[in-house]
Amino acid sequence: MTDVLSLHGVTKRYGATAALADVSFALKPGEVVALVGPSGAGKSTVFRCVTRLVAPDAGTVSVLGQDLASLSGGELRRARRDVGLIFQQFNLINRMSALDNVLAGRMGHVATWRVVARQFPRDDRQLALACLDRVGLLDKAYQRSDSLSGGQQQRVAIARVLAQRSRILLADEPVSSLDPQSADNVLTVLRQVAQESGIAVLCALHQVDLARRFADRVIALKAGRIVLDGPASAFNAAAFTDIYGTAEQSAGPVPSTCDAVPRIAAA
Ligand SMILES: Nc1ncnc2c1ncn2[C@@H]1O[C@H](COP(=O)(O)OP(=O)(O)OP(=O)(O)O)[C@@H](O)[C@H]1O
Repeated sequence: MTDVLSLHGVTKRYGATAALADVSFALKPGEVVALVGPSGAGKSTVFRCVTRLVAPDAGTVSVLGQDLASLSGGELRRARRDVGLIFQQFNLINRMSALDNVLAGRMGHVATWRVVARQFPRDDRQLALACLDRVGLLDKAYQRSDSLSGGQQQRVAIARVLAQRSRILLADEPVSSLDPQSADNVLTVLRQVAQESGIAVLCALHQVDLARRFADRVIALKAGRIVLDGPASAFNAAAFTDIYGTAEQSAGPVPSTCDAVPRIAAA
């Protein structure tokens, strides 16, 4: 199977800090990969390189086989359209309905005036409704997004990526602000859409137990280097100690501050 996303020897420095050092990995269609590691390990920098918010100092990032550094203008916009994003804080437009938020995912596909005037073609509206249906929210289509629960808002954000027809989904701490049940629901939906649509998911997670339960594969970064890249089963207690520098303890998310001691659920 062809790789949809690949990084080869990616290095990024901020002054004296090596945020990423010789990072290489590739994602296949439909794969769900958890990106883990302590705060400051480089997870966000991976995302910034893939979205081309920053350019690596060395190495290449390829989306659907195209080196991002070789693209500009319309080609770069198209490559960015292939990469959908969801965030910890959902990033929906609160006063708009769930449907209008999903239609925003069509921005890269329709004329700008249609987006501004919210005059989307009938096919796009049908597609957006179908995407809401796939995340189990068809009945909320006309509800204001800020009246939805956090888990529902995150599912709207996933539907928006589906409407965008992205081939890669980058999820930056997508369930950190959700209760455990909602977090499970969101990650279950994420897995389903990956399997059904062949979207490759790269998901930064602080909750180690969730990484183990929902990811096919775990990539761990430590001080900008990959220290583990393997099936979720390889992310065991010994690997945890190596990555976080402390033994596994009890249930709870890995804290987001550098100095705190990670607390996680037992496998
Ligand atoms: N704009 C910047 N200027 C200087 N240093 C930066 C900048 N962005 C990131 N860094 C440094 O690069 C390293 C990697 O940061 P990054 O944000 O990628 O880590 P992270 O794994 O996403 O952390 P967290 O889990 O806390 O979000 C850190 O040492 C950070 O301080």
